[in-house]
Amino acid sequence: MTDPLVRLENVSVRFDGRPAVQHVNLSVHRGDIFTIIGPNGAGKTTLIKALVGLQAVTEGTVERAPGLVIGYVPQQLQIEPTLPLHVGRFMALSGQPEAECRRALERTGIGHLMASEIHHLSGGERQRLLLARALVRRPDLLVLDEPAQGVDINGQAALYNLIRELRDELNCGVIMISHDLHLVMAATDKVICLNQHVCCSGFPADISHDPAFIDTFGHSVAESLAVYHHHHNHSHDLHGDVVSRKAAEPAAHGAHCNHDHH
Ligand SMILES: Nc1ncnc2c1ncn2[C@@H]1O[C@H](COP(=O)(O)OP(=O)(O)OP(=O)(O)O)[C@@H](O)[C@H]1O
Repeated sequence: MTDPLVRLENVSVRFDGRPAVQHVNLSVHRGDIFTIIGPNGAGKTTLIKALVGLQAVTEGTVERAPGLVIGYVPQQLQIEPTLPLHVGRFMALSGQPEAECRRALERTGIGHLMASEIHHLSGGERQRLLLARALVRRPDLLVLDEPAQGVDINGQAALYNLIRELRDELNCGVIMISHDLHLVMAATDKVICLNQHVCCSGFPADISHDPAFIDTFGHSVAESLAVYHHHHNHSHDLHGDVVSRKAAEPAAHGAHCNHDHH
């Protein structure tokens, strides 16, 4: 296997002595799509900030491939509400040529909004704008913190499909956080269940049966996901229409920790 784009070894982050992330080992390679799930406050954002270098680690190491270009989509677009800013100008702040900016906007389905005021965009359009900004530098690694928040359910499925297509086009790695377990189970390659430490990780079809997963999310969630996963064999396009999905059902490949979970 080729060298990872990023490798975390025994990474822990503490705030004022309080652990947010504990002893995480993780490698992301080109072509991977990992989704981190876990309850509120589980350390998901802290972990991906450590991965991209925005958060210092208290313990362990984070190794990034030399010259690695990361496209980071933060949880929210932070823009001063009184500052007028249109989409084209926002993209130009990336320092990339206008043609590249336009192409990235078109690729995320909002090319027609080039002249729109950012404050007037819908939740879904904002998420696509953030994705376009992350794409414009043609990243080796896309890191997305809840990319589908504020997006309706059909839009979420379309966004996940788009992320998968971008992975193929750019041959990049993808690591993201999601709270929508149904969508994660239907559309992700590999899931990492985090509750400070990695409780369990593996392919969606397997992870919902993992005792560590059931410990974290409860039986009813696990059962509903198992059923959902069984029946959901399609995806939706940008308009919400059903499209076929590659029926690649990964082979069993789960890994989980062997200690009690609180
Ligand atoms: N800069 C910081 N200073 C102090 N505590 C912090 C800081 N950033 C995060 N924390 C704490 O670390 C813990 C993990 O936070 P984090 O945002 O990583 O969780 P999360 O899993 O992304 O949560 P959510 O699902 O609610 O977004 C929380 O208890 C949070 O209060």
